[in-house]
Amino acid sequence: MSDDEADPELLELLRQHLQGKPNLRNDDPDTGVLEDARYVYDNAIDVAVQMRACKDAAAVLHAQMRAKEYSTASWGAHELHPDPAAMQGSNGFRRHGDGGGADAGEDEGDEESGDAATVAFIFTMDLLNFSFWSARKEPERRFAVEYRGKRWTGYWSMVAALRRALDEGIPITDSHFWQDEEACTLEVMKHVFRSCTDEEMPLLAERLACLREAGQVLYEKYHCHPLNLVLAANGSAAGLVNLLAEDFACFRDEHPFEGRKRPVRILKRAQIFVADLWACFHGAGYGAFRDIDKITMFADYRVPQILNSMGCLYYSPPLETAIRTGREIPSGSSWEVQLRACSIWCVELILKEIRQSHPDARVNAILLDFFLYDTIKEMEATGKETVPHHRTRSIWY
Ligand SMILES: Nc1nc2c(c(CN[C@H]3C=C[C@H](O)[C@@H]3O)cn2[C@@H]2O[C@H](COP(=O)(O)O)[C@@H](O)[C@H]2O)c(=O)[nH]1
Repeated sequence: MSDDEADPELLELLRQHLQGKPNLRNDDPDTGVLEDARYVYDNAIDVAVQMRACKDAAAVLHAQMRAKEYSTASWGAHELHPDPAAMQGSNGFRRHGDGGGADAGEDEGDEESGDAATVAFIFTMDLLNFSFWSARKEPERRFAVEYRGKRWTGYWSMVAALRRALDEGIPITDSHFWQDEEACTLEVMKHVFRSCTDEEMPLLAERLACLREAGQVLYEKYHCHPLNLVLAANGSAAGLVNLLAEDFACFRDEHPFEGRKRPVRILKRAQIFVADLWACFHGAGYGAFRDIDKITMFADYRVPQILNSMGCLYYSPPLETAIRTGREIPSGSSWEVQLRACSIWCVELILKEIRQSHPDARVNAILLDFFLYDTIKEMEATGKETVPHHRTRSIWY
């Protein structure tokens, strides 16, 4: 079996799962994220959840999501997100170094190559899906990526830069490239993520370190392709999150909290990787996860912002002042862990409210989170933000 082929035994397991055969492993694990979020919520003194506001938010959000028919299809509706069908034979998805052939050991032209390329793209995207906020006051001076005639900022600047790199023939989603220290250098990263303003994307060296580490782990354990990592989870969302946290230090988003023995697990990028696969493949194929509802909200800096602006999340006066004055909050600090974990718990409470009043609602924490993120981004684009987001610089979100 060549270095990159998906493991046939795992493929068989996946096929059985997809044909609805009895699940071979019905004792799916938990990620521990929700339990830890509850623990922090019960012990937080600087962040609290306003139940009345959560009930009101549940009604409003449910109505808005229904009106927009918000679903996994909304994910693919974003111009820059990959569409598996469109990825077949896309340039830049050829294996690095041999100039030809699709990923994951698929034969050239194999219909899977589009899916394999999409999994590789999403994995790369969520390896690098962190810390895009700018300290610049003037929006036009924030770092931005020019692509397809538009200026992209924030998360979209990263996605645009990856697409641009592939268009330029740079195999930025290929783990062989990530490990090639001659080809994949900090200079190349600066080129790939170059900004059309005089501000560079933050943490480029850290982003390169994430790619290097992921390339090494994929080489050692997953035949150099994230497809095999997805297959190894055997259709369990929580299983895939746990594999990421176990095998990749750069996905192990967990932090000590107030002397608690075990660190608090947040696992934001591990969880959003599973969610992006699920949404992109509409819950089928490589996005088929029988326990997808175990995935929680993704504790970033945007969703806490909208929860705070809706009155669902509120802060102690010193924390409120720190956020309003743009003071950086250290990664792993008690304030930051309270902010992130209470946001997870807050979204769960809103979700519970929606399900209680609308038992037939087809919503989970992923769709609610995606909708909240898209909503705060629309508010930002139309100058309707009422409170700032908190500022923490880290590789976790
Ligand atoms: N909780 C949550 N956090 C999300 C996303 C996304 C993008 N997801 C796409 C997929 C489906 C959705 O419809 C989106 O189109 C990025 N982020 C985080 O936000 C920050 C970037 O913010 P800004 O600098 O303003 O772009 C950064 O921490 C990034 O990791 C999300 O969905 N949920």
